[in-house]
Amino acid sequence: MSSHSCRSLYLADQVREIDRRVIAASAEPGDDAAGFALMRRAGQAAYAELRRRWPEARRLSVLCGSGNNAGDGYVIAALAACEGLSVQLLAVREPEALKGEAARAHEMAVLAGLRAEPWQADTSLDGEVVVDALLGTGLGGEVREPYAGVIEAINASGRAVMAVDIPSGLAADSGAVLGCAVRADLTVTFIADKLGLHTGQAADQVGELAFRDLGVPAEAHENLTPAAEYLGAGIVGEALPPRARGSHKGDFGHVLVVGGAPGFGGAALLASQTAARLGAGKVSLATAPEHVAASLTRTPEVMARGVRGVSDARPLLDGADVIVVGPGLGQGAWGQGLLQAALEVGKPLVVDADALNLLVTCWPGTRRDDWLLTPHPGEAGRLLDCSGGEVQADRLAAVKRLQAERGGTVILKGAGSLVAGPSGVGLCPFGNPGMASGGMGDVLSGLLGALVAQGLTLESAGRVGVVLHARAADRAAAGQGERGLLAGDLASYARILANG
Ligand SMILES: NC(=O)C1=CN([C@@H]2O[C@H](COP(=O)(O)OP(=O)(O)OC[C@H]3O[C@@H](n4cnc5c(N)ncnc54)[C@H](O)[C@@H]3O)[C@@H](O)[C@H]2O)[C@@H](O)CC1
Ligand SMILES: [K+]
Repeated sequence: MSSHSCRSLYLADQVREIDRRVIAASAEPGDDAAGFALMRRAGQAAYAELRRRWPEARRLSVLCGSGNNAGDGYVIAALAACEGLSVQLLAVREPEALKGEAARAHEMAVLAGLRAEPWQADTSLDGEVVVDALLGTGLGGEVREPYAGVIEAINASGRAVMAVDIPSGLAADSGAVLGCAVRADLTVTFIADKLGLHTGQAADQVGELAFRDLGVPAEAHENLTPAAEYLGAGIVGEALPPRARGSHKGDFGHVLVVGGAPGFGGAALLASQTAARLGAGKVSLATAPEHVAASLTRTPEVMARGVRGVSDARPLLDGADVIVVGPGLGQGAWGQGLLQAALEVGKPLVVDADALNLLVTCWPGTRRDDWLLTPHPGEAGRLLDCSGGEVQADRLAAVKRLQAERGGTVILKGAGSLVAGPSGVGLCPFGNPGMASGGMGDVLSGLLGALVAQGLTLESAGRVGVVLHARAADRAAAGQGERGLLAGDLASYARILANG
């Protein structure tokens, strides 16, 4: 995929290694000048973003911790003072304890005429913009006092907030809030973009994200495998070029959706309808007989067949190019029998919902290359024998483990969906809370089936599918709002996006 569509996301240890390489490449051993030069560039970049976002601001409150993140804060404070802004400079730890480049950054603030006041519980933040330079990538474990109290005070202040590198309290690797975290309006991150700014709870903390690479050369990233690739909107057009004029329906594959146990018809209808809308050549639905009339009424293009058991489903399974199994499948004998038949027929599979739950109980050790699993955090937790909360606490680790154990491609749904496949992990930066409603997963599974039917590999379908799904939801919400967004609203927007 082109660099235009993807950006690499790194872990804190990797960013530290990149810093180390840049500094080692440009300094004599033991000399902190190169480290300080990098820190000055970081402070300058952040200050420039602050001025861009809040050009009218005349007074800043800059809160500094005790590591290099604080160093960036002291540089910002010095630059603001030199430009004539008034600066309330607050130190959570005494600046005398700072070391290396952070100590030099503090000296820079002193030379600019500033004196850091110690943070007190009753300190009031009077800047129009608060600069959070408390904790960066060096955060380890739950936020301790006095930092926790400072973070609460920032969030309660009602002031505009710019976070330096990462909102303090947010884990740079997982995007987990470690007890409490700053809620920023703008985060300026440096050198390499961090996974934790895009997954877990990041969406509620980061605000606008500005990434500044500080001119670090590409060699500094050599041999570091990014934790994930940021999936850009451009991957959809790259994977779905315009169709040849002489195309016929046989060129675009046959999707079979298997689901809709008695009493659970809606999910399979949504999946099959979406598969048809997203360009599959043909779509069949194997469902309980009672749902057939509803499907024919709603989407006559879908060939809906009532199946009482496996023997009714066999010809449908044999005729499909890709099978979407799980929406409304249930976990009873009907669903179990159909899943077994789908697993045995040797076609690419999209496995969702109850089919995932059945994998836990009936096929615990099964792994294969030709399936795409689409769990939400709860289903992922069941597959990994842990809680959904544990999955959310480290989504990257969870999706990688699941892919390693089960093979194929795995989509871990939820804000910042992750797609783990043979070539690594992709992260979807799109989507909105309107997607937290029933049927969204069924629409995704149908959409994935349509993409596989049109010739995408399972991994590519996973990456393109999450982007298409989430961007369609963003378009739908832009028109009519997030609250009340229906899964069925997505297909028409996804169709537009899939056609460029
Ligand atoms: N030369 C460099 O290495 C550069 C570093 N940069 C900045 O440096 C940051 C990383 O600096 P550091 O590695 O010094 O780390 P940080 O400044 O992020 O934090 C380290 C400090 O936080 C404290 N701390 C850690 N976990 C805590 C917890 N749970 N509760 C309370 N306090 C805790 C530690 O005691 C330590 O004093 C980056 O995020 C970035 O802002 C940038 O200036 C670019 C250049
Ligand atoms: K910070």
